[in-house]
Amino acid sequence: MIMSESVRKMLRAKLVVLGRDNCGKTALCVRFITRRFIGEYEHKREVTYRCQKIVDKEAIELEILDTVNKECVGPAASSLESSIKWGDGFLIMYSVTDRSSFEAVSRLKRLIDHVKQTLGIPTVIVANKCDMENGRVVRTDEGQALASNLRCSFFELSVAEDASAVEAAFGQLVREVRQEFQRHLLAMDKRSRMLQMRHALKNKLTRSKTMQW
Ligand SMILES: Nc1nc2c(ncn2[C@@H]2O[C@H](COP(=O)(O)OP(=O)(O)OP(=O)(O)O)[C@@H](O)[C@H]2O)c(=O)[nH]1
Repeated sequence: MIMSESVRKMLRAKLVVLGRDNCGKTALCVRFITRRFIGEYEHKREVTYRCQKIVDKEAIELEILDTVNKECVGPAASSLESSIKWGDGFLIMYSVTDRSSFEAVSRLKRLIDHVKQTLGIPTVIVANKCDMENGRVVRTDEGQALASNLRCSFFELSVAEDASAVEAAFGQLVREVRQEFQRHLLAMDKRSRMLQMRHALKNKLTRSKTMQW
């Protein structure tokens, strides 16, 4: 990869927000981008938001894909898979008031691992609606345990009440995407140095053979 392309990639990230319907995906995106919570959201199709943010004192251009709930099996699965292929980092959301949304998290994470064909893809799990303590059906420790099993970062928050927690969750995801990209660059650099060494060694062997003759 040429240098300018590498730098360009470092300055951009494509994030995908996944989760069951009504868990607060659109509210989360809108909160992050505008810092507002408006309560009701028109959301019948996928939307990609573009914004610029500063994370750890560095600017980043973000594309955030707010998906509509899709099942991991059946005809909708292939559209879900193409959204996953597109993304660099994933935010899987559930609502603490809806156990089926919590149960969907593992399925979505498995699908990400399957589509990306690797483990360790930057993924943050967000438990939403913790302001609705009376309606809570998923405990905090269940969320923490699931995230730890899936090796994901975990945030429990209320999009309605806490804009900084939303920022922290996205900030963590951006940090992980940057780290993953740096790891990728290092691996490519190591590979190209190994190829150079192999090439030099081959040249040296050819020269010494020529000298023998
Ligand atoms: N009490 C409370 N309600 C929330 C919170 N976040 C979102 N909601 C509400 O939950 C409902 C669903 O939010 P959306 O953002 O539309 O959820 P979604 O996951 O995008 O839903 P789909 O478009 O169906 O996939 C809305 O009525 C929001 O106002 C929260 O933190 N607390």
